[in-house]
Amino acid sequence: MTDTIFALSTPPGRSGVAVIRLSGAGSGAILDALAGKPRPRPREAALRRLRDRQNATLDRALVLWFPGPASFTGEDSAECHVHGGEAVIEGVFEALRAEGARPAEAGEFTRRAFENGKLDLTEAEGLADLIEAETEGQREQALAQMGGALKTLYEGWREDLIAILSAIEGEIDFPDEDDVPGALAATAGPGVGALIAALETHLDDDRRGEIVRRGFTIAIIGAPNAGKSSILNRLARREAAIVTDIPGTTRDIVEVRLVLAGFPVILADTAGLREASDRVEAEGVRRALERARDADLRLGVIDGTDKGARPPDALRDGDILIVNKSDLGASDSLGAIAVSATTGAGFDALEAELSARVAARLSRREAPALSRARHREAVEAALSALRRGRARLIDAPELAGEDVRLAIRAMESLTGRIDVEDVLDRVFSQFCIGK
Ligand SMILES: Nc1nc2c(c(=O)[nH]1)N(C=O)[C@@H](CNc1ccc(C(=O)N[C@@H](CCC(=O)O)C(=O)O)cc1)CN2
Ligand SMILES: Nc1nc2c(ncn2[C@@H]2O[C@H](COP(=O)(O)OP(=O)(O)OP(=O)(O)O)[C@@H](O)[C@H]2O)c(=O)[nH]1
Ligand SMILES: [Mg+2]
Repeated sequence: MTDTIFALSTPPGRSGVAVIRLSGAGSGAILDALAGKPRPRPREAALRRLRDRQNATLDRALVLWFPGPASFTGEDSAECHVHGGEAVIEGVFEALRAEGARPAEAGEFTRRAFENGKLDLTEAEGLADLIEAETEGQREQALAQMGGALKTLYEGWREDLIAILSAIEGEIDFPDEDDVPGALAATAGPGVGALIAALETHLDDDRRGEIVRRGFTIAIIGAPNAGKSSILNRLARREAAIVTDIPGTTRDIVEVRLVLAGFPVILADTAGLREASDRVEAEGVRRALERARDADLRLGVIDGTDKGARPPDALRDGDILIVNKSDLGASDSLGAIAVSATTGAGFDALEAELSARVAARLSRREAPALSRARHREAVEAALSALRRGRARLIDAPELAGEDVRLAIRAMESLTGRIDVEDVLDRVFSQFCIGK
């Protein structure tokens, strides 16, 4: 029999109402012990006095009873919605302990839901992402994943692979005398080819789902004194970075988080690019170039009053060029956005352009996006096994069968069908206590 676990599912500390959750076979009896009989009707709130074993009143609370298997965890579970005072919560915890329940570990409720088949691993990850979601775009992606978008895809591929495997095995076990060499390539080949194409399309996503989760990164780069830090501050609407008229002011990377088009964006200010003799500044320049290389988008800034100014070399096709200091009558330059970090002129256009870029890159497509490196690695493993398998269909059907089996296993590790204990530990430990 599993332990009965409990946890505070609302944030720790004082609150108007705090939700304490309970799950496991002992939940019903423990609820009876604290709240008295009769037990509330399933999934309906009832107002009850909670008492400890000494009959001291702990609170007047709303309690709920969720008999398994039709519960979130699939087990018998219960909730006490108590007043969110420390002594109330501590008192209820103590009473729960006295009745034999133990505190839950991070993610343990969801892990039980997973183990009882209420959700697969990708849906559990979607739930974790939903709790972390800070923007609309993140919420949308998390809800889709929690609703089974990736599960449906991966389970579907798994079934296709099983059908292919049985065709291969049938050919190995009952070879047909009339078969011409390469018969298997003709029967199983198209299915393998279609799967390879589907996996390739899934992977060829510009890392959209992963970027929605972690944030779209933008690096501001350019010569010293061009006004990079001033631009960052204006976009952030606060004085995040130091601004002076001394060239070489910024050395460390200064990051601010923004929301553009409903997506999280990490905007980074960097050291002005030049041949620096100062060792500290030189390290700043090295970091600036590194960040420019790794960013999803670069904003090159040039000082419009500097006649010899050129776009930074680190700028790539599709990046954005900004000519700053338009208040000083900067010269117009083709294809660049003219702004003044001092007056704010041009910033509406700049923000609109940035939002459009982020939306174009991250907006939801028809197909569900993989959202974690874990997904990418498993799909890549399946893909390379299938490519190898396809090449072996003619000469080595046994080996081709092994490759298809590997691809099946990759799908099963994605959905958590096969126990990969370290993967489970990693996924569920990311949850907060009480989820
Ligand atoms: N108070 C409270 N609010 C909450 C939750 C909770 O556990 N408690 N949730 C926790 O995540 C979310 C709601 N999600 C839930 C998902 C499934 C079930 C559940 O009992 N499912 C049963 C079917 C119940 C029915 O049909 O009425 C099942 O899947 O068998 C409950 C909550 C968000 N809000
Ligand atoms: N007139 C005017 N001055 C500006 C504008 N933007 C920045 N400045 C000034 O230009 C100087 C340099 O600005 P910063 O924002 O520190 O420039 P930076 O590119 O971050 O410089 P480094 O950190 O040294 O690379 C400061 O004196 C700013 O006040 C602008 O749009 N108009
Ligand atoms: Mg600066």
